[in-house]
Amino acid sequence: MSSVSEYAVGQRWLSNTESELGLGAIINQDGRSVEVYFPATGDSRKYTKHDAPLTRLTFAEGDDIKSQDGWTMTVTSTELSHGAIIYYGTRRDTQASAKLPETLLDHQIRLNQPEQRLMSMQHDKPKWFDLRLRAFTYLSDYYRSSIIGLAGARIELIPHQLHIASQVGNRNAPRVLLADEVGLGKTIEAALIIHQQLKTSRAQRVLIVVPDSLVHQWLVEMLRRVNLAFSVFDEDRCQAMDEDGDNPFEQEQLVLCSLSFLTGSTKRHEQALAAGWDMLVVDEAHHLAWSPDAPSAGYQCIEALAQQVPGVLLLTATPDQLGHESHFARLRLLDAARFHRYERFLEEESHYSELAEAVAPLLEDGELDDTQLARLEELAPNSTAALTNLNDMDERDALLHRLIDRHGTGRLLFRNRRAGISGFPARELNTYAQPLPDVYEDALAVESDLQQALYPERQAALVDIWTELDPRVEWLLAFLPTVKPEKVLLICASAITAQQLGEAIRQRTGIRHSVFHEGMSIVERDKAAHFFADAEEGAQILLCSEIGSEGRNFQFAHHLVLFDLPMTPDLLEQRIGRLDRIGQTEDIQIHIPYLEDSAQAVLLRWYDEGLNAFNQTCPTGAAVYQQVEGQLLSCLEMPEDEAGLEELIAESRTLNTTLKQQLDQGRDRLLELNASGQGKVEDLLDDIIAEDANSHLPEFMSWLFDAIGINQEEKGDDCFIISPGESMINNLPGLDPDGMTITFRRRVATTLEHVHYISWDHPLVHNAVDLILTDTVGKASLGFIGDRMLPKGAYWLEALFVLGVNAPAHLQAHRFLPQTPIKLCIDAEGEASDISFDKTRRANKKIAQQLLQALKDPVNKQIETARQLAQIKADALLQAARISMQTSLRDEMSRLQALQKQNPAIRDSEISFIDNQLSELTKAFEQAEVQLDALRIVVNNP
Ligand SMILES: Nc1ncnc2c1ncn2[C@@H]1O[C@H](COP(=O)(O)OP(=O)(O)OP(=O)(O)O)[C@@H](O)[C@H]1O
Repeated sequence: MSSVSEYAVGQRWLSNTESELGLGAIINQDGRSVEVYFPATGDSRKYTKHDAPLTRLTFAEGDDIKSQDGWTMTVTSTELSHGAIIYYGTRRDTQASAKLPETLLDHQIRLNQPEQRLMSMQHDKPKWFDLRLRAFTYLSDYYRSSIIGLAGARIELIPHQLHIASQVGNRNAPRVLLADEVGLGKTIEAALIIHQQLKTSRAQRVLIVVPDSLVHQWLVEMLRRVNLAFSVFDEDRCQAMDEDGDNPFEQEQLVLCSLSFLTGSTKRHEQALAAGWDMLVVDEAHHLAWSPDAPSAGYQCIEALAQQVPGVLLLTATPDQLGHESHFARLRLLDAARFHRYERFLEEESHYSELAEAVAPLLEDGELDDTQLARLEELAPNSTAALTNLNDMDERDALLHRLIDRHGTGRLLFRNRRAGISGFPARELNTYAQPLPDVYEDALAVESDLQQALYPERQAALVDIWTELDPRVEWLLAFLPTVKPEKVLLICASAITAQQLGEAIRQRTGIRHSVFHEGMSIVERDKAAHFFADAEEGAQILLCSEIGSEGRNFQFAHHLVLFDLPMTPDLLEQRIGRLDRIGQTEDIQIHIPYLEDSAQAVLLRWYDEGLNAFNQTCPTGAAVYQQVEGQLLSCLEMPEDEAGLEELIAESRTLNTTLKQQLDQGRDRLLELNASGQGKVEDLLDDIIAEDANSHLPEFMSWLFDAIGINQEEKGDDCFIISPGESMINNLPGLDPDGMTITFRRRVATTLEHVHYISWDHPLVHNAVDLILTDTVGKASLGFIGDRMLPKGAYWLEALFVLGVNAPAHLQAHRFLPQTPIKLCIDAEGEASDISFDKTRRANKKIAQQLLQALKDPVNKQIETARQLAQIKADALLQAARISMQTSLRDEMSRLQALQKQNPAIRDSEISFIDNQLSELTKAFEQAEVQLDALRIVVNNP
């Protein structure tokens, strides 16, 4: 093998980081990049030349090589033709002279010549054999595990999130709406799902579309939580990439961009459509407004993508924010065939209430009467056993989940409410009545515009002077020093109000502040948020506009000032949700300075007394609003109508109580049961907790780092610093040349942001393992043990074989048959032995050579015996893997087929995907091969 670094079309190279791709061929190259096609899996990769993780594969005289047609020849000479090699030699089968251009080499070939290395004294330290064995063993366990993509995320283990992620992440091309209430972790759920889909090869290309203000937050969350480096696309970046003439979206696998970027340019939208994705993720999907005659531009843009992309995740905390029709339309994005008529959807929804009613008695622990049992029997035929045994809580639970699974939107809509999740802080309301300034009162008397009534400071005539006249401003300036140095988030309806308040603070106080609104560029907004987040030097107050603050994480602050109130309960909840989210450590103080006798005073009382929306989340707010909207508007127009307001409040309160009761018993309760994972997620949690406590990874990595030549230094607090050592065997992708701090502990990783959380999911682990496995290091070795209990001079041959199958990634062959090690130990008599050696010393080279000369013939026989035994074991493993694959896929397919009969949320494509996977994998398994990976001779020399 040589290390030629001149690339030429037709040459064969191996990937150092993705050994499973098999042998690749260069199909393109230019000044900067080189493109390699891997025929075994059908993948191609484009690398920049200067750091391509590739190793050139060439052969020399005497090597045996295999052609794509299956014949083997021994190389006698070579010739170079346009940079690629032509091999000449003698065919082993026909003994005829043959010529084999390297383009026609078998693409399954791997660097795998341990016998030649052993006999030609190319030995490594004996410990490398153990390292190879462990690496194969651990990786094969990893690929088969159920926690792949979940356990390695830098998150606290929150059951409902893990449940949703495991349910959705395990599907092929999932299409779901993640609709947990504000701040319960939808972004985290999406991150886990994406991560799991990528790690299990269910997806390779992902496009995330979010509002402008959230681009940076998503970028950071993906990197920080699950180590995924998304590329942010905007017009500038695309223009720079246009120079290559290719579609910019095709040049990256993981892309993040804003919705306005896609809707603002037909060209970019078309390019995004043409690029082909496995998964589309859209945050704050409630903005995708829809009506049959006037779908919004955003809706149409996402609709076009959703029609092409197999997997779709939509995220919104407030699915009904723009009305129930828009909610229906978003479900339509997920499954157009099923949600084709709104009226039909409404009718279907009414059946969920029937189902909820029938299921309600199951949720209580009591006995069911005959009518209730009969109703359940109708809904879940063939459940007689469960129905006669309802005292058994497991049976009861299983029946409940079967019912949820088979009916309704549960499979495509996940919604958790705070009511079902503990640990949230309390919210406390503080109100500060301020006199209504005369200028506002006069202006309102002339004009009866609702916007003006709610936001009187925005009147054109007052725009330059209102901050001088409005007592809320005085209140704010006086309030800030009373809570200093605590951080305060202020939200108001418009960008201009936020800016002008900022200006007033600047002119009249020395308080550090920053402004955040949709008129600022993304970079400016992120700077502002960063300045606010800085605990020591940063701003005390951040002044946000409504839209600017949506989805942002500001839970490090505990004081929220609502300078005005929004018109709808969902928007109010979005505002409070900036602080009231996972990670909030203290009770939240909501401060509202309001103008007496104004529309704002009316809104305040309605939210507080009618909906209790400040002290608690109000999931029914939107529904109450829809029903009392007319009454509310007239109260806002006539703040002096005290009797009208009392009536509105009383009516809203009653409505709210009734709707809440319905929610608790009804459809949302079912959705929630389904989404919370209660009774279903515990095993998964136990598996992750067990993995967290397992010491295999730290031990293995310490050994591996040592073997590669990486320095490791303990830093305390369960952290280590790793840095490249002087004798590193190769460059390790992902290792910071200046060193990096790592931890294997979740607790440390979730508190110390700058520390890398190393898990089996982490790319550094895979890169380090690949570095070893794609290299020849450890393929051959000879070592001594010193065991007085064993005969002096006894020797054994250890052989490591690997059983593997090459198949296109989307078939997920790894799940059933990852590269699986088979280790054999053959003693001097040629018998298989169970003995294993943990401390093997390297033999002196001269002695090793003498030993090898003496043992050459018996060792060759031992290798042959090992080969035969390995084939027998491989056949058994392969058979077991085939049965497991076929059983598991057939079970999955029949489960979906049975469900589909009752639950139209199962798409035909989900079933046909599995059908195809089953037949393709069955074919691929026929090509599975067992290959010799490493040999070690061990001699006892006490
Ligand atoms: N499992 C977790 N471990 C650690 N932090 C978490 C976890 N889940 C959520 N968080 C943090 O809680 C906050 C809220 O989570 P996230 O942004 O995912 O919620 P969301 O439901 O998307 O919110 P919104 O409805 O406002 O869009 C974020 O700061 C997030 O980093």
